[in-house]
Amino acid sequence: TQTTRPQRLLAAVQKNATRGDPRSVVKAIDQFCRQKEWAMNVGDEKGCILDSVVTEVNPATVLELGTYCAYSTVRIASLLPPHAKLITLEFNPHNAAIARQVIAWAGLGDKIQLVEGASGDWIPKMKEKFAIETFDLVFLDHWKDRYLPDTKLMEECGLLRKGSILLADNVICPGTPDYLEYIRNSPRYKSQYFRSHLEYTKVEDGLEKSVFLG
Ligand SMILES: Cc1ccc(Cc2cc(O)c(O)c(C(=O)NC/C=C/[C@H]3O[C@@H](n4cnc5c(N)ncnc54)[C@H](O)[C@@H]3O)c2)cc1
Ligand SMILES: [Mg+2]
Repeated sequence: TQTTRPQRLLAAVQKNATRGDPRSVVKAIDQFCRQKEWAMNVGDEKGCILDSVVTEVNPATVLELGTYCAYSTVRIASLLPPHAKLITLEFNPHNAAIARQVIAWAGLGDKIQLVEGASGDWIPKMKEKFAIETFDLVFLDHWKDRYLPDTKLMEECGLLRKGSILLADNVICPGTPDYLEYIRNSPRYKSQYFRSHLEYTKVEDGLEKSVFLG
């Protein structure tokens, strides 16, 4: 029977990456996407910008919206200090199953908690279910029309503190116009655009980094 793209991506990780070596998992996925099949991972070019933001923030608590195959999950977690926690939300059971295996191969199971469910349902439960006060860093990479409602939801649920960083993928392609409009005009955020390219292509895309001012 036909395999799915996430299954073929996982097979490439298990074939080409070293168990317990997160950066080799990242490299194997990028190689698969460049040489075999494009997939919607943040990728190596935008990934370097992601790395620099993670290193600068040095977060103790991270929330990722949209795990997909856990490429950015592993990339972020590989840079976290000991005892830091990353919670990632994924509502597609098939993608979640693949992501769990990619995370396991990278050996990052103790830093990453993958929650299978929709961001809109789980953001309001974060504090009680995961003993989270606020998130130091949020990486938005799920359906693009959810960036704005979920950001407002995180504000309402008190999950952001003065200095929390939101980093949003794809603000140009596919694009998140309502989110950009809100975040760039709100007095509660200070935003910065990092110009780059859509993963594995020459098409323009970029990341928007926003600091919550409280
Ligand atoms: C026109 C066009 C099309 C596609 C592209 C290329 C392109 C490039 C990119 O970097 C992209 O991130 C995307 C993109 O669409 N990403 C959406 C990613 C979803 C994953 O997250 C999951 N999910 C979606 N909403 C939720 C939610 N509420 N709660 C929990 N999980 C959610 C899904 O289950 C998927 O696992 C597309 C460029 C241009
Ligand atoms: Mg993306």
